Amino acid sequence: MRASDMPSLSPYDAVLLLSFGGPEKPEDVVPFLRNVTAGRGIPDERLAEVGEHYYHFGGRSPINDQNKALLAALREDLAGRGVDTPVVWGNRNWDPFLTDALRELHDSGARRVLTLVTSAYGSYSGCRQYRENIAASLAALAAEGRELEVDKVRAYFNHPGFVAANVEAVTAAYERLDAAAGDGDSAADADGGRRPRPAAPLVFVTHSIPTPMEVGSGVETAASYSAQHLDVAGLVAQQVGERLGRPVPWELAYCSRSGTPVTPWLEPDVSRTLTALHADGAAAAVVAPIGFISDHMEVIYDLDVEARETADELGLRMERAATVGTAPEFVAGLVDLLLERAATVRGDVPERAAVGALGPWRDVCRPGCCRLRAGVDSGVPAACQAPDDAPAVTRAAV
Ligand SMILES: CC1=C(CCC(=O)O)c2cc3nc(cc4[nH]c(cc5[nH]c(cc1n2)c(C)c5CCC(=O)O)c(CCC(=O)O)c4C)C(CCC(=O)O)=C3C
Ligand SMILES: [Fe+2]
Repeated sequence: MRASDMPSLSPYDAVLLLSFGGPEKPEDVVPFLRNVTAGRGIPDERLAEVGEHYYHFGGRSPINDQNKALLAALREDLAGRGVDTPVVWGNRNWDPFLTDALRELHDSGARRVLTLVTSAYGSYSGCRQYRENIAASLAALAAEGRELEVDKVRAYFNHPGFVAANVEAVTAAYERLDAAAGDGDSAADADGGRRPRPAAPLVFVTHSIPTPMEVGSGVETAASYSAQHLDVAGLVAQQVGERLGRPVPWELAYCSRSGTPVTPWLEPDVSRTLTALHADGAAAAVVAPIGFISDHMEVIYDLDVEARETADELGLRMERAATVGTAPEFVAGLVDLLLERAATVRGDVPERAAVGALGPWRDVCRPGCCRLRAGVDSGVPAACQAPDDAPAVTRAAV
């Protein structure tokens, strides 16, 4: 390999895995929830209820261990490609905090950092809010005399690595469902042949968001949050159907609604979808949390406890597909994205892999994208976006 063909993250000095954070012990739960909801008017009753979800699991979220595992997997994949750029981890809402992670990077000599957020889709919660946090951290560090430049990797919901890992996970869930069904469900014909079993419906699930946030996610982007999910869902269902040799009927449902009842959020809730499918005659369903990259609280509580309870009450067999976690296709896809961005910044023109109908997401967000509500500038500065006065031609290119 020529030196110029060696994979490289230059000009970046470090990679930052940026995530949500979660409590480690019961005493962390309330302060963590205060950080999460600072200024956003989540009713106290909802906070107490969410606190209970954490106490149900000993006051500890699984998300930190999952991020540590992803961090290790990213380092290993990069090392396997001969890239020794450091990869560190920081969170929006809990220790290790973003500002501390960036300060440590600066103190170790890093000046240019490439960030990867643990949200695959674009919306205020998955994109701009992280970029606001980055802007606030950079301002705090600049006030300490520490100057850093941070870029963010494009949204990766339609990257082939993420989609392939979901296809694997959903196919495996169907295989478990089939194995559990045994011969009782696949009645043998008189001649010993098997009648094709109708495929159980596939319910894709993601985090619900308020309708104004959904509208804001579709401004200055190729598709809104829900449309991004519909694109991925259609691809995954089709590829799983090909793997199973029978078409898979699918729907998109939501979980984890919060906020006040007066604000509309994306619907239907997963439990309502399961109830409707059962009423339509389904005996089993596969639930696939494509909106999440690991089995954190929304998945282990809202799906594995709540939705399963609904399914059990209905007498509906439910098989929950794994999240992508540290699946090799997913991790390799993330590393491809890091290398792609570095190459672009160096002035190369790398392949920008994307599957589905929407095309690769912009590397640099447009100024108005992913607002809390469409058209309303909150005045909170966000990093990793084009300047307001960027000429139209530059905007189209980013
Ligand atoms: C789109 C989206 C993702 C993206 C998917 C992703 O990035 O993975 C996500 C991730 C997460 N959300 C998480 C936890 C919480 N989210 C909350 C609140 C909210 N989320 C929202 C949306 C999202 N959230 C919204 C519109 C709200 C209400 C307004 C607000 O407050 O912004 C609240 C407050 C109480 C409540 O209202 O439920 C909590 C505790 C955790 C940690 C889990 C753990 O600890 O294992 C993770 C990864
Ligand atoms: Fe955005």
